[in-house]
Amino acid sequence: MVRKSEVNGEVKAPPSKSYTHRALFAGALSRRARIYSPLISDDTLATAFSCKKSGSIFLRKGDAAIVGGLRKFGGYYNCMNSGTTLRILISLAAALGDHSILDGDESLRNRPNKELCEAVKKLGAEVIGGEEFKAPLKIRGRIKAGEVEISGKSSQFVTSLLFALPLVGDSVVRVRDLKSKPYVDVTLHVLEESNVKVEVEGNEYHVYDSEYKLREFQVPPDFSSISYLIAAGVVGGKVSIKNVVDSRQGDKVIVDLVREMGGRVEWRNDEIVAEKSELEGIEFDASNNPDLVPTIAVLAAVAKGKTRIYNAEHLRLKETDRITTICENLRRLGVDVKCGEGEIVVEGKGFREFKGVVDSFGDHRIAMAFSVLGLLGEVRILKAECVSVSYPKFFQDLKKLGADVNAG
Ligand SMILES: O=C(O)C1=C[C@@H](OP(=O)(O)O)[C@@H](O)[C@H](O)C1
Ligand SMILES: C=C(OP(=O)(O)O)C(=O)O
Repeated sequence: MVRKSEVNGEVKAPPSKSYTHRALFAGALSRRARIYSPLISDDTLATAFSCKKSGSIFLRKGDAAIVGGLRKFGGYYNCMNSGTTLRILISLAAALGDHSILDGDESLRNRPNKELCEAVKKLGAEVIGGEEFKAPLKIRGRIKAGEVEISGKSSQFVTSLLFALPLVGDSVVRVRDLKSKPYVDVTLHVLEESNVKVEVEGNEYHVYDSEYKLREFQVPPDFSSISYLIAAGVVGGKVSIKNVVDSRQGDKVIVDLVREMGGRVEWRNDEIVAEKSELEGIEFDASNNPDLVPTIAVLAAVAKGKTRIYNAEHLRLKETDRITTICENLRRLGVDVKCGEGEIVVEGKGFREFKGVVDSFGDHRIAMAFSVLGLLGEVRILKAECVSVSYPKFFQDLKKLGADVNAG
């Protein structure tokens, strides 16, 4: 439960989930790598345990994780709630594997992997799964180098192939309609650091036979997580986020988006400061930044006027169908909202009290985004513990800033 309160103070930016997954996989595929400031959360532990199960070491040394020496995939993998872990494993298990079963929790078992599994089959492995290749998936045999075309309805399909193909030989991946493109840029960044050669020509990715040689990697902060802290600042007082280093994450655009809404946000050197401001509605194209949608949707409820979030079809394929869960929860708090297939339109009425019970449906981003509205009234969040998926210290940090946060 988050109750009416003012936030004021500073917190350290939490580490990036997307970079941590990639650095752990790339490090595990290398001889021995030291990953500095990895995010330790449910999702990234799913990746770490998958690597460990496949023969990689996984040691903690101070603020670093040491990984390396992964030999071969095989047996049962529980990817828990993590789409990134499952998707990257699909191609890796088919490149270095022998009879793997990839599974996850109820939410992950509901997320389709069709286009990726079909590409992996085309490259020579056998994949058996549920309708639309939902988990559990059985993977047998191995992929060979080759050329494939794939839909980019999830960028994780592309990331998966880019991670695995260098292990089997020179290949080409042709991508149609790529959504969430900045996440592929994050993948390319980590592959670059790992001595893996990929050349990009338009929508074609030329992958070269390479050996993973990651030695060290400093995980940068997570701009999707930072978005909730910025939102708390503009809604509830003044928040300073420390240790903000730049990286290739698309979600850093949150600073510009909140400014466009009229929010006072400054990013100077390694600090972002967000201060309470009157907000107004905007038009937001969600193609590249799906994970910012819950944040923008709750800010839209506090803003004056209409906010239209569009090109958001891919939000239906996340931990929950986020178009539905965002709309349902905004309505529970009395917000005027309309939802289309890939669109959310919010009619904001400016600062007011938001009171009610919100169901996160176990989706971390829904829990974190809606907590922010509690600062203006009283919002009880069901299954709020799911924040452990990407930002385990979220409620601790909110409390540290002065928010009235209680269990229950
Ligand atoms: O590769 C990644 O780290 C991610 C890619 C995005 O998913 P899609 O590419 O499926 O949109 C994003 O929503 C997810 O939180 C993390
Ligand atoms: C969709 C997300 O992650 P994943 O796909 O890894 O489950 C997310 O963190 O919002």
